[in-house]
Amino acid sequence: MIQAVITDIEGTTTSLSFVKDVLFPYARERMADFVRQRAEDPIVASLLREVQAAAPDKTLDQAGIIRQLLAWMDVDAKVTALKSLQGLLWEAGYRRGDFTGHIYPDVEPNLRAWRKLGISLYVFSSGSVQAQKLLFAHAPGCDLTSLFDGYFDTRIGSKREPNSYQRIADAIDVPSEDILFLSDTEEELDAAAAVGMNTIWLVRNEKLNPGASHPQVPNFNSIRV
Ligand SMILES: CSCCC(=O)C(=O)COP(=O)(O)O
Ligand SMILES: [Mg+2]
Repeated sequence: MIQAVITDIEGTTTSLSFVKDVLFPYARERMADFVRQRAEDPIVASLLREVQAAAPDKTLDQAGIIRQLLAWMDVDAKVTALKSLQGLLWEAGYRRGDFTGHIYPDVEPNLRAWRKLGISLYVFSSGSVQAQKLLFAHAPGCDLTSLFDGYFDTRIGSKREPNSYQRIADAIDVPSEDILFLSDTEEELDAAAAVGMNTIWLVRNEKLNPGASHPQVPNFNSIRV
């Protein structure tokens, strides 16, 4: 019996285009000035040290850190410190009303229905926990953050690593066999399935993937828990 649903964001609850064409360019355009202006802020300073530690060259100065961040953004690298810095930039964007969050219309009613069945809901995204909460707080129409029991980002591990899913199962104290993981990315679904989680592949507007080992659905309305 499913006791918990864990959902990915980009491509699953939220359109790829909102993330790639709105959020990512917004952060990229502002990252260099943000690092220059906020480098002394203790939270930012700590994240910049994380960037140095994660970069191939551990001796980067500020200009080098900015170049590294831009290079990671150009290849959509899921580096934890980058994702946290992006979250700080998006916080300002949501606050100023530069954009609002995108959530597919089939998501909210199904999340509410699953909660009514007693199922706990969690998010696991490469976006930082702050970025996840901001997105659901700025969902069209209403704040959806209260629907979720918890949020996980890559501080628990990569989304393509089975160990990350085992750590989440341990953290929420639910056997992995009783967890359903939703994602649009086969490698993430494979990693979750490797520790025994149930999986569903959200294909949204894409074609079905022949031969895939995960059930595929176009949206949350087709999911039976
Ligand atoms: C929290 S919204 C931003 C999503 C993001 O930064 C990202 O890299 C997408 O990752 P996901 O794991 O949700 O596919
Ligand atoms: Mg995704």
